[in-house]
Amino acid sequence: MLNLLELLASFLLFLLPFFFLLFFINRNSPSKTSSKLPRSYPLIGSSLAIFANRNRVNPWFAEILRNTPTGSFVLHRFLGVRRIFTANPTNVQHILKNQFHLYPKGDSFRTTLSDFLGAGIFNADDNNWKFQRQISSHEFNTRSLRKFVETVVETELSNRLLPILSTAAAEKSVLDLQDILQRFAFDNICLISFGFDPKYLLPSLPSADFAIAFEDALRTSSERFAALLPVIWKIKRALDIGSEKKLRLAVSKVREFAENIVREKKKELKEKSSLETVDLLSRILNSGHLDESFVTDMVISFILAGRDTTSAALTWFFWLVSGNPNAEKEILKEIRERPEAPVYDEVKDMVYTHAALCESMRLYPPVPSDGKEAAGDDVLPDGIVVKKGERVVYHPYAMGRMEGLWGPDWPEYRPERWLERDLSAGKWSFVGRDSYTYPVFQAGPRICLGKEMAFLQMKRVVAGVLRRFRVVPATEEGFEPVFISYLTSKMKGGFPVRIEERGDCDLTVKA
Ligand code: HEM
Repeated sequence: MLNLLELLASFLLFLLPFFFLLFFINRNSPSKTSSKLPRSYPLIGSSLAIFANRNRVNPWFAEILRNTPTGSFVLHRFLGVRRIFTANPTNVQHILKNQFHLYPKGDSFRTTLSDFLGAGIFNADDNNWKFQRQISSHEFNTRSLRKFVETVVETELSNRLLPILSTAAAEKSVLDLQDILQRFAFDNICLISFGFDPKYLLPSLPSADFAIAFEDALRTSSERFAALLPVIWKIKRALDIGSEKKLRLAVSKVREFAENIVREKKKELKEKSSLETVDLLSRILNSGHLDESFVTDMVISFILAGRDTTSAALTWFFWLVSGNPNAEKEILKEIRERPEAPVYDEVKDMVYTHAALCESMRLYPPVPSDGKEAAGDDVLPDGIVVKKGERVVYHPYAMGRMEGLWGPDWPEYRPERWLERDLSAGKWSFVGRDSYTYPVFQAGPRICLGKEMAFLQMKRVVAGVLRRFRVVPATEEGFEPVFISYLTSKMKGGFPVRIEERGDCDLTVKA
């Protein structure tokens, strides 16, 4: 092992003079103002630019993609590795639908995430993926969705979320709304998918060991993608040092939690008839011939799908709405036209709120970028050549910021861009965009299975919260939150807010 370390150290020392040389060349040469493409050098490619922009990866890619003629570019990484980035809807349709079989997740993606996600749906291709997609899809039929919004979400909202907000309003305390929404979404996804209540959203805000471990596992796993060379994290893993040791410990906590859910469910199934158990986990276990480790992988992927996505979307939604009084007024009008506990159809039909959520996810998508690995040589519709084994990354964050797709007012938060006013009925109607221009939920055969469930949950939460409360950021004047992402996105440092109770007939919003 020591030999291996010495070898790595000598290799890095050998490269050091090149770095210095190229750093000075880079600083002293005139910048290429005509193009924002990162400079690329032999051997190290654009590693200097990648390093310089490591804390603002998404805005950086968005700037580059906005300035390319076709909305795509090739990023040259260390030792000649090419990665293709695209914000071009025709390319997105090509990789996600037309050439679906040529663009799987791929071996290197699966290896990178396998310690954390195992063979769960987010890390699966081919028959393994098909099986999981098919068995999971029952969870999203109308009957399950109705039950989800009218019982699971309703109960968590009325019994947990609203009382916590009410106490914060009475005590004038500051809450981290991002943390609260993550707890809410976590309880929700466990209840609907596994019939298990982890009780994370309690007034005491119990210390969430599992959530911390999940967060660590997610961050360290996704940081593997940023390694100069995969061999670096593989060596650290073999030596069980640094971030890899942290990952191993976090993953073992996450797995222990997920395994407990599976064992409890198995016990429950032995005691009850299968008719009484309708959640996803029961269905998987009842399908037989599945080993515990694989079921645990599925549980972890579902927690990832359900916990971090809707909570991220709602965090940015409440931030944007708090600064857009007109949007808030329209949402309130829509809420007040419905009963206090709206049923499935009434939630589904909240058109303006739906548009307001789409608009916030355009600017702050919960999954800001996603990639596929070419299984063979190909040429993208815009002419970029792709070699077998190269990754093609489509970038919803950048796509939401392309003038060519959304017009010159793309920086503005404007739900109306998703709506048409039906003048005769005096109502809004929703005008969607195709899923290749707006691949926030991905598109094609692997489009998000939980899209409708997510909208129902988010709209019901918005209705419940904004009907009674104003959400006021507890931040300094001029504060701009920072968008960060580890596979899924977050507001850096959380979202501190004060909660203010509205009067019964109070439709006013803070300018
Ligand atoms: C705002 C909320 C959500 C967004 C933006 C979102 C987005 C996405 C995206 C981008 C993918 C593709 C990921 C990939 O393959 O790399 C995906 C897949 C998936 N999502 Fe969602 N998601 C959301 C909520 C949910 C919820 C609440 C569930 C419920 C469990 C869910 C279940 C799934 C599943 C099972 C897949 C895998 C589909 C497949 O690979 O065939 N999602 N989602």
